[in-house]
Amino acid sequence: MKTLIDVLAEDGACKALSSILLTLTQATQHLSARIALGALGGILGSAQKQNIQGETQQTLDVVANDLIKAALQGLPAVAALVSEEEAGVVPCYANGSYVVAFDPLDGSSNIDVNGQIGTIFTVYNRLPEFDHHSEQQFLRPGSQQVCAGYVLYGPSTQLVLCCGGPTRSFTLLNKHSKDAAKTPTPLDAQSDYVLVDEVLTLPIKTSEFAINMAHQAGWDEGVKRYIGDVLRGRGEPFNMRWSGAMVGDVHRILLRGGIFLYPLNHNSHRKAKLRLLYEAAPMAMLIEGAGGLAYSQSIPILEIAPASLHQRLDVILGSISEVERYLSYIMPS
Ligand SMILES: O=P(O)(O)OC[C@H]1O[C@](O)(COP(=O)(O)O)[C@@H](O)[C@@H]1O
Ligand SMILES: [Mg+2]
Ligand SMILES: [Mg+2]
Repeated sequence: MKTLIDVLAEDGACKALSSILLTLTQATQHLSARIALGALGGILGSAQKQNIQGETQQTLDVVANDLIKAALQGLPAVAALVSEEEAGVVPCYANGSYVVAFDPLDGSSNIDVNGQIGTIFTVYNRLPEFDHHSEQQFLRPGSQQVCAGYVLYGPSTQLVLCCGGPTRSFTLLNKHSKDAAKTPTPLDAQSDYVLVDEVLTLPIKTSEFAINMAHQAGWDEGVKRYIGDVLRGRGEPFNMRWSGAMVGDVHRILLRGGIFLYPLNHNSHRKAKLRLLYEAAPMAMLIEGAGGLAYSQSIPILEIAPASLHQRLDVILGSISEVERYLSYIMPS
């Protein structure tokens, strides 16, 4: 049985990067224990305040952000961090060699209904030519990510990670699950992420698509034509799946193949929903590490540098053949 620490040692990950990944994932172990308690863990309901993006924060958005932020702020390896729930860059250690961005709690609308939720993160080398807490540390294309990952808090808690090689998956083994439920407050040193898939490979055959159909009136014509053809069957049965959490939908696509779409919605004031820095770019690295493709319009997501920390964009990701087919519908001929 190989744990995350063994895998990082085998990879030859440096001490600084290992300290970040182990600390971050330990924070998610703590969160997992707390989430498992549901209403008994004091994590449900609204926090009665808004984040910088004008979204009402759930209690768990705030709890998860505070926990991960405090864990990373204590690490000399971290120069600065950015979170969905923070307005700007949070400065950490001036000599830190990495910067970290994260979505502490993805799928906020699923929290109170016991649905799929997760944490998404990405790590970049700190750029020596800028201040350690400069926005420039984060306004870089996803191709420069050192590693990216997510934790999915489902019936089991899973970590999916790519450090430049293949995308790998781990399952959380809680050696004291009963005790953790009773005393979830201290970080549980007895839990470990255990390697399950050494190399995750996206299945080529596709029979599922994920999209929020409620927005179709606001889609571009190409998107409407593509979905129309899928719904008519194309000679093979398709299933639609939408969990309301990007982690859940991307996880399913990594395991079963298919296509995930969050197109522009011209009827919405913000047009795009997903954020480039801490949602789309890490997911693109994981999908491409598993042999898939990730685009926004006709541009590979990993080539796009955000213009601002919380920039949103449309997202297309999944099995190569289906992403290419979709692109042929939306590209001007
Ligand atoms: O409300 P919709 O259209 O179902 O949007 C769901 C999308 O919004 C998100 O929940 C946004 O993430 P947050 O919960 O971190 O804000 C994605 O995870 C998901 O893909
Ligand atoms: Mg999110
Ligand atoms: Mg979030």
